[in-house]
Amino acid sequence: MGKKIVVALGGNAILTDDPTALGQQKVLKETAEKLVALVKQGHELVISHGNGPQVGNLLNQQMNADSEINPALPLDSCVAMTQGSIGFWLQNAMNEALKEENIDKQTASIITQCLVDKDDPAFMNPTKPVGPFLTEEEAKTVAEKDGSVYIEDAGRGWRKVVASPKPLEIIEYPIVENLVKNGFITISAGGGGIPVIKTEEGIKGIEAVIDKDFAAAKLAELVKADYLIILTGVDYVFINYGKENQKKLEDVTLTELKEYINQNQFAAGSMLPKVEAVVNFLENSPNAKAVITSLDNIANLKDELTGTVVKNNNYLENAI
Ligand SMILES: Nc1ncnc2c1ncn2[C@@H]1O[C@H](COP(=O)(O)OP(=O)(O)O)[C@@H](O)[C@H]1O
Ligand SMILES: NC(=O)OP(=O)(O)O
Repeated sequence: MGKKIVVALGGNAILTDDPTALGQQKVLKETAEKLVALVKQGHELVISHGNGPQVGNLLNQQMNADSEINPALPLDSCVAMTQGSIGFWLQNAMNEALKEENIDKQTASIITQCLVDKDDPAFMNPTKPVGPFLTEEEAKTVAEKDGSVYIEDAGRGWRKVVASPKPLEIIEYPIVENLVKNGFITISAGGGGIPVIKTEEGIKGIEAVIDKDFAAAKLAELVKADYLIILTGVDYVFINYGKENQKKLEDVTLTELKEYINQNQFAAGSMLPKVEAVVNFLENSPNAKAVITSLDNIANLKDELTGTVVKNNNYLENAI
């Protein structure tokens, strides 16, 4: 039976080794073909995606935009720009792949804003890695020059970090809901959604990058998804990751996952937000499942869910 699936696309599904516009469109073409295979199997897709590498690159480009005729744009505008460019590439790639499979459906990307709390403590403590990976030496040189903050990112190199408040509301959700109900494939809350706050003058952007895994979890809760699938660079989540005794997690309950979080098993800025997003979703969606896996692994969805599959302790196997 077809399922309603919220897919959160991670960096690898958009950008691999070639960060040019053409390079990213090539990767997205392959991603779209894999996603359309799910539509062909009768599943309903609600798509969201990250923007960490892209928004970091754009932010770095703003450092050179220092004149009145070429002003630097704030981070919330950079999020909007990357949401627009990735949405543009992905929407076209999806529609092309649907056409190739003779599926009479269309994909629409929606510029989506997420409400955040201006007093979210995340504004005082930047944790979200964006942009390229640098060596420690390169990172320290840049940080000294422009005052930005860099951290070591899960053994993969040094990356710039920015504030990452939690999404409280998806402002355009009623539009997304309407499109989903009418059979459209949607791309929304891209890059975690454009962070905004409510002011007396109305909605206003605020400089931050929301974690797309939290925004996708909120979206999955709102659309009442059967599955939240977070696609990333690994087939499974591991405990003792990177150590000799690392162990992959296949089927885990929500309680077990929370226990691993309490043991500090997951790295902040990479795997921690994904597992926390899974917890948020499942706590509000008792009879749904969440999966963290790679894009290649979703082809197996036809037979069974593979990857790290998480469900509530009292999940009813045949309820949906
Ligand atoms: N405990 C863990 N289990 C598996 N992978 C981990 C773990 N901790 C960190 N990682 C690394 O984090 C990556 C996922 O984070 P990231 O690349 O930031 O996500 P995204 O795919 O959304 O861009 C994985 O591909 C892996 O390299
Ligand atoms: N906004 C966001 O979380 O993007 P990534 O998943 O690409 O880091």
